[in-house]
Amino acid sequence: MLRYLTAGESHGPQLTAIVEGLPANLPFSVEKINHQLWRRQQGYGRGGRMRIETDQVKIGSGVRFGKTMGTPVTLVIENRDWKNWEQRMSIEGNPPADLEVVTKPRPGHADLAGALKYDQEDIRNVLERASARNTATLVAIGAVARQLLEQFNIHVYSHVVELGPVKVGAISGTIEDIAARAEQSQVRVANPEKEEEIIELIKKVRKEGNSLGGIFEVVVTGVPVGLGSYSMPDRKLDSRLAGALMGIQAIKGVEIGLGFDAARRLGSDVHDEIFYSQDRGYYRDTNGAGGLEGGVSNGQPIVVRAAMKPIPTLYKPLRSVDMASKDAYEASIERSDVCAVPAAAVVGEAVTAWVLAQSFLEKFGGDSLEEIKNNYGNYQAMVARR
Ligand SMILES: Cc1cc2nc3c(=O)[nH]c(=O)nc-3n(C[C@H](O)[C@H](O)[C@H](O)COP(=O)(O)O)c2cc1C
Ligand SMILES: C=C(O[C@@H]1CC(C(=O)O)=C[C@@H](OP(=O)(O)O)[C@H]1O)C(=O)O
Repeated sequence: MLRYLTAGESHGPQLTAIVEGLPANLPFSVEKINHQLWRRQQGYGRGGRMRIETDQVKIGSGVRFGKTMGTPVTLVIENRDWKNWEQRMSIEGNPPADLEVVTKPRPGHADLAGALKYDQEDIRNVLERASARNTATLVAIGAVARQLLEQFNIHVYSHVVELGPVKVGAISGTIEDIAARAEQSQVRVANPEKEEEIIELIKKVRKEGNSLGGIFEVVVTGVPVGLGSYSMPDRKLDSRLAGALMGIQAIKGVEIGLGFDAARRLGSDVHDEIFYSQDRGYYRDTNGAGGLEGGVSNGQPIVVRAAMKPIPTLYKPLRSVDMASKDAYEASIERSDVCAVPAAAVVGEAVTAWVLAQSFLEKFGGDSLEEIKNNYGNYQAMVARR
């Protein structure tokens, strides 16, 4: 079983992930992980923290001469901001006399529910781990998963389809073209005409002390038929993908294929008819199902969309109550992102890659890459005979 654990506070010394269950002999590139970490840090609308951090991974175990050994892989990302927080986030000793205790919970963040649940007087003990800083480790483990998927020609892409009230609209081209255009965009949109409008909107919203959310789409190509299973709800690939995407901070909705729009259409306008030809085998002309039927991949590209709510920390804060005095509190300004939808899209790709790698190994798993390739080849031959 492929699994991971992450640890680390936003302003602590480092973030750590341990990945266990990778096969041996998988070519492993640190540079590819760093590239994904870099992608997550891009995107117009982020706050001052992204100018401090330059995320780079250090591998602590499990890899030798550029290949996995089938043992746990440790990934560490240093928090450069730590040096500004060493006193306030000290692991030992007593709190400094001038420590600023956080007592003002922000609506929309984990602050209030977390402080009550964990019986904390200093909300910092909640927000440090609730923070989306942890998404750097998700991108790192996703980058490892991608290296396994790549071996089987499975690729994961994303682009932003809505940002606040702006809809990017219909975009023509293959998913590879669309993703390549999004890669060039400061807000990960594939329609250059919308880029400026979105950037102007983010500027305006920032000036007003407000924040924005949006919707991104993740597409996976090269997925074989048969990942996931209809046999139990927790084995359905769609349920696992939805769970993984909802696990990202600020994601409030997930759609697969036509998603919510399917509910508004007639059946004949939703379901993908089945055809067969000698060269192509079974095929479809449409992909309303987003590559998943019965929780099983059907060989079409997987298409998932996730909705991100606007960032909760506002420069013009919403009404709330100081937990120490119980008084309504006055505005206090904190460093924050105004919009992080482009970054969330990269995190969405990463968790999608992770779930696919996990399902892939469940079906074709072996202790070495060669064993998995054999299993995969045998299965493909069986499918071709049907
Ligand atoms: C990439 C990314 C960056 C984020 N940046 C911020 C931020 O700067 N300030 C903030 O208040 N929330 C930010 N968030 C959202 C909060 O982390 C999130 O809303 C909070 O943890 C509460 O969790 P929930 O929204 O899932 O309920 C960000 C989320 C993501 C995915
Ligand atoms: C650090 C990251 O995102 C952070 C997510 C975040 C939050 O509350 O979720 C709050 C901000 O942190 P800070 O308070 O240090 O400015 C973001 O910068 C990151 O993406 O690497």
